[in-house]
Amino acid sequence: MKIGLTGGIATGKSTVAAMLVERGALLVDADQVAREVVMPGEPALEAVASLFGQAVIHTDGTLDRKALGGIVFNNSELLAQLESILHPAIRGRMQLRIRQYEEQHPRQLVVADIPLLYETGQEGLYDGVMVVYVPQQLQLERLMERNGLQEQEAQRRIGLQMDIEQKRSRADWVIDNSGSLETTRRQVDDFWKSKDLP
Ligand SMILES: CC(C)(COP(=O)(O)OP(=O)(O)OC[C@H]1O[C@@H](n2cnc3c(N)ncnc32)[C@H](O)[C@@H]1O)[C@@H](O)C(=O)NCCC(=O)NCCS
Ligand SMILES: Nc1ncnc2c1ncn2[C@@H]1O[C@H](COP(=O)(O)OP(=O)(O)OP(=O)(O)O)[C@@H](O)[C@H]1O
Repeated sequence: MKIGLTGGIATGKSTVAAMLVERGALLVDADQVAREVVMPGEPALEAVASLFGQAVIHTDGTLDRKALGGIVFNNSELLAQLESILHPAIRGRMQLRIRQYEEQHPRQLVVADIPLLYETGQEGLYDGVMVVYVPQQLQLERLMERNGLQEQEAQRRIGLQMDIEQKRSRADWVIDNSGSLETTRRQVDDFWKSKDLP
């Protein structure tokens, strides 16, 4: 069985993914794969450098993610161009890894953590989708705190994604992460038992 795991920026996807992994799930993480496809030597990094110039490349040849984020999160047209370079590469690599996990470990749960799962229309690829939900005000507070962002900047990043209420209403399973980590863990445990997972 393979499920998609999504939510909004800073709603707690990584937190819930780690809990699922503790229980025995195999994780494929889109943010991590997004980092792999821009390692030095990868064609996607060449394409990013041609489009954005050397200002987004560190002197050691690695991608300056902060600089690139500062550009694209403030310019939706450039963000769309970056996505058109990265998304096919991310998607291909994720599908490959998911297939390998399914073949090698057919009885284990495979979890694909994809922030933009609904935005990119990938829900049909999975047996179901789990949404990690917090109300938008709490999402804003956690994002500001974790990334050290001013409110306006944090709002802008939230606004680049589909509304969290809309994601919640589409979900097959909702994990409400607005309480304590223990409360969240209990919901993850309930999901695990309901699926009769080992
Ligand atoms: C712009 C980049 C370099 C900034 O890197 P940085 O290390 O600062 O952030 P990181 O990658 O950890 O992303 C943090 C969060 O930002 C949000 N985010 C990332 N990309 C996007 C996007 N294209 N649209 C909306 N939100 C996004 C996600 O919620 C993600 O979890 C990076 O986010 C990137 O390469 N984005 C484009 C690829 C992409 O769409 N990734 C999303 C997973 S498919
Ligand atoms: N139940 C909780 N109570 C308090 N803080 C939490 C809780 N869950 C997560 N956090 C904190 O909220 C922030 C966001 O969580 P996390 O990094 O798991 O979100 P994410 O959805 O994976 O984010 P991104 O979309 O940016 O990858 C982190 O700083 C995390 O420590």
